[in-house]
Amino acid sequence: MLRRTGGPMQLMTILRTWYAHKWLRAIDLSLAQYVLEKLGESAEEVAFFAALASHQLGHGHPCLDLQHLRRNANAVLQLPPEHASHESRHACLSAEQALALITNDWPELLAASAAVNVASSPMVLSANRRLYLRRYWRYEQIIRHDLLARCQNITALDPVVLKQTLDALFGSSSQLSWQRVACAMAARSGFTIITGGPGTGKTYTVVRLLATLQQHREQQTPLRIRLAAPTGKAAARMTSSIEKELQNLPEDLVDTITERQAVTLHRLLGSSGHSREFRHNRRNPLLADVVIVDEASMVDIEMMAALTQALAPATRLILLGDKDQLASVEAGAVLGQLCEGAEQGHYQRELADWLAQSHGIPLPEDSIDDAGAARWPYLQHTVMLHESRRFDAERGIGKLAHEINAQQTQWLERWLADARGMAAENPALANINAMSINSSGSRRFRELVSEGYGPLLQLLAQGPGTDVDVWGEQLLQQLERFQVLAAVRSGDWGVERLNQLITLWLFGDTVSADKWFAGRAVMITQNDYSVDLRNGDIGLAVQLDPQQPLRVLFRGSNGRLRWLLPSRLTHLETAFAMTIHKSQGSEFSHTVVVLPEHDSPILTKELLYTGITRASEQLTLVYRSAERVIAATQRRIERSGGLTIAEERHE
Ligand SMILES: Nc1ncnc2c1ncn2[C@@H]1O[C@H](COP(=O)(O)OP(=O)(O)OP(=O)(O)O)[C@@H](O)[C@H]1O
Repeated sequence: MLRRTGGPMQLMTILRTWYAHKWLRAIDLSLAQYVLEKLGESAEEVAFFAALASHQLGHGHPCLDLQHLRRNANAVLQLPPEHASHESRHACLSAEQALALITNDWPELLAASAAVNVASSPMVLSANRRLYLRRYWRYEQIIRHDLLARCQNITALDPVVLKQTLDALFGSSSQLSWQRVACAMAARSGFTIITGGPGTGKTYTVVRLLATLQQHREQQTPLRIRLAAPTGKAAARMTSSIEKELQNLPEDLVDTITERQAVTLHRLLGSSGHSREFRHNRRNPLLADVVIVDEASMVDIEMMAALTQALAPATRLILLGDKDQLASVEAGAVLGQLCEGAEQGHYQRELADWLAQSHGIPLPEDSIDDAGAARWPYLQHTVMLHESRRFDAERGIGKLAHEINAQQTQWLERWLADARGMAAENPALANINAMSINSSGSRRFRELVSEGYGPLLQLLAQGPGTDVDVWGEQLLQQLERFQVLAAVRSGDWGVERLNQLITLWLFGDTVSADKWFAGRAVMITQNDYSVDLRNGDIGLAVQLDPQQPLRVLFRGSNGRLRWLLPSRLTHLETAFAMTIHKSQGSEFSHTVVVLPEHDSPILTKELLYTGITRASEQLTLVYRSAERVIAATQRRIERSGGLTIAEERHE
């Protein structure tokens, strides 16, 4: 028997107050109002949950997980939000207080509603715990269905014959190589994930995989390969990494790999302007033998559903990415969900034996799990690479990233207390630096930033000289050499304040951080097809000639320089500092990660790990108190979603 909550419309009043204080988005409130309009006042509690499910989407979760909610509502909903003012904290009830007003059993209440689980209802409750807006539930169904079908596509390959190919490509060794295991696995299966941190050899492996597939192809024609990544920048990086790696292969093999240019997923699927529809879909699938997607952790659930639907059943899909990074800004965490448990392998014995034959070396016993196939279907198609080849794991950045990812705080505490002393004892730690400061305006931080951006200012002061393009190239390359990353948006340590400070320090008080001036670094914040710029593209305002208006320099998707008028750019922000979220898919020689003074649920080990692994040569961690760094390391993002769980359908 369901009872009514508190006073009439009490929950709707809470939602309106939350919205008035920017704790909720307009769209979240509208959904609640829509449910009420359709079902009447008695549906207030359901309408409240609808708003929460929509709110979760805004935080990147495809569903509202009622079990997580029951455990820790404030943290799960991030209410109060990180930017909440004192006034709003005073005026609004917390999520926990609001939910305490709902005395009915939550799943029972939702399951009894006409807004949930009936044909074309706006919401779906799955497994009595995950509440979805229907569209996102559909995406999950599509992905799960398509990937599991693809997992069934197993090529009958003789592992002993395959071994000869792999011996030639990887060299024979008495040590197990997970890269080689990944290659063997992907050679036999219609779907494979190769996951691992930066520099663990995902590209190294995939290039050898392409050569393997080509050699074991029945026809002599070249493989039809398509390479893609979620952002323009990630696609450009993928193209150059593949090109570089191909140079290490024998020439006759290289010549067989005809496609080397990565494109954005939007372009791959044929985006049609602002519509959600793509040219390639089930009716018109992409023509390809292999599709490889890099930086797959950034692919959201909607894009992943579009991708799986656009592939013909015979096309092999290979996802590359780092499962431990933050997920996409849009709802998803697809890769993280699919790879859950990948550290332990969980391979069924039959598969492990096949892989061992293709290698000549058995897989470790602890990676074998006889119940693996039933419990972990995607892990039978996943290999995790652990060993960084770029900076070995014991060296600074790799070591720090590893400790944070593993949530090991002992070493971290020592390092935070005495980074310099530890670097003096162990020179391998010289490329990581811990800087504790009292305020973001501190002199030491100012010096760090002024020194870091110094070469950019020098180049700007030199001007274009005789060759504008050479200068432009140098400027864009310099922009990748130093970058400040902030964990949060607002407050004294947030990205907005940091941009104001850095602008002041670099250019003085005659310019303003949010207005145009020569030398302003900017980031595009929304895809803009009219100028062919994507969310996340970085540009630099420059003065080519004092008589001419400012131009904003970008690298186009074909790699060429573009010099656009500022008036053509609509959604952008200053980018001397950017959020760690926005930095995903990029790498900077010297990365400065700034943590705020206060604790917040958004400070997680995934956030720290993602920030730290943006650094390719040097990392500086800037923070107020070591306790905050430790607290963030100890906190994990709770991924919600049901991709990995087999459930009955509700349609
Ligand atoms: N088994 C190996 N033997 C020798 N060199 C290797 C091996 N694996 C990787 N490398 C080298 O290590 C470097 C990093 O590898 P790679 O670029 O493939 O890593 P990645 O995982 O794709 O990195 P990112 O995540 O940054 O894209 C490259 O220079 C590559 O040639």
